[in-house]
Amino acid sequence: MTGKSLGLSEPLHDYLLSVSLREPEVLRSLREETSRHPERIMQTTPDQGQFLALLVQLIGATKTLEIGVFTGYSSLAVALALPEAGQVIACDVSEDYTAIARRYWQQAGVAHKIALHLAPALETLDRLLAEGQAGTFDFAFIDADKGNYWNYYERSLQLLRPGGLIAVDNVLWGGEVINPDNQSPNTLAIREFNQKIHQDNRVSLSMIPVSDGLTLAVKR
Ligand SMILES: C[S@@+](CC[C@H](N)C(=O)[O-])C[C@H]1O[C@@H](n2cnc3c(N)ncnc32)[C@H](O)[C@@H]1O
Ligand SMILES: O=c1cc(-c2ccc(O)cc2)oc2c(O)c(O)ccc12
Repeated sequence: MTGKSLGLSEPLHDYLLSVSLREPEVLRSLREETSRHPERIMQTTPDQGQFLALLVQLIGATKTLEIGVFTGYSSLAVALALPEAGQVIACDVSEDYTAIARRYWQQAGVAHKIALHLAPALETLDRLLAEGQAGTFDFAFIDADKGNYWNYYERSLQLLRPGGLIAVDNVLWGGEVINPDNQSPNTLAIREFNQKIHQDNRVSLSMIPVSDGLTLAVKR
């Protein structure tokens, strides 16, 4: 078993992985190291990592944004899918988590594609906007603190070109979005995010049950 499988039985999810997952050795090795990390629950799952890589390839992305790096699984999956001149602007606040990420980016030979910004992501995104980078990104992946999802989404939307794609993780939050007894701040934030994006006519939208739920929004 390699992670979350919303709605699928464990044997069926294992089957899905056995006939579809093509995980490069360096990603497998990062996942193995992260499986011993106390915060391992936060890691992007391999099927989702592969799906993000496919999306990046599909839209021909070169300039991408990642909000929430942790030990680097999704940023590495995306960087491996980018062309040689591709870029990942990666945002996180943790020196400790991202030290692991940096080791694997080096090992995979893609460190030159990834610029890590160690600061609250809102500061980084506001700086990119102040520098005049609005409309220049092809792809953004939102996977950091849930209470800021709407703020990250608003800024990512400004940074994206028309036709650019935003992917938002954890939108089903382990099923807790439909548990009325769960009024935790993270659950409330995700519920509110889902309601607001549903009404947002600036994007075309799809929510898919990959991993912990992934919303895809294409800027119109
Ligand atoms: C769920 S993890 C990201 C998982 C990652 N995408 C992966 O592939 O494994 C969330 C990350 O968001 C970071 N984070 C939390 N608050 C943040 C903030 N205000 N700005 C930037 N990063 C933040 C955490 O340090 C953590 O590494
Ligand atoms: O259990 C979690 C927690 C987070 C999380 C909490 C607080 C932050 O500031 C950032 C992230 O994120 C998770 C996540 O992205 C995931 O896929 C599974 C579990 C969790």
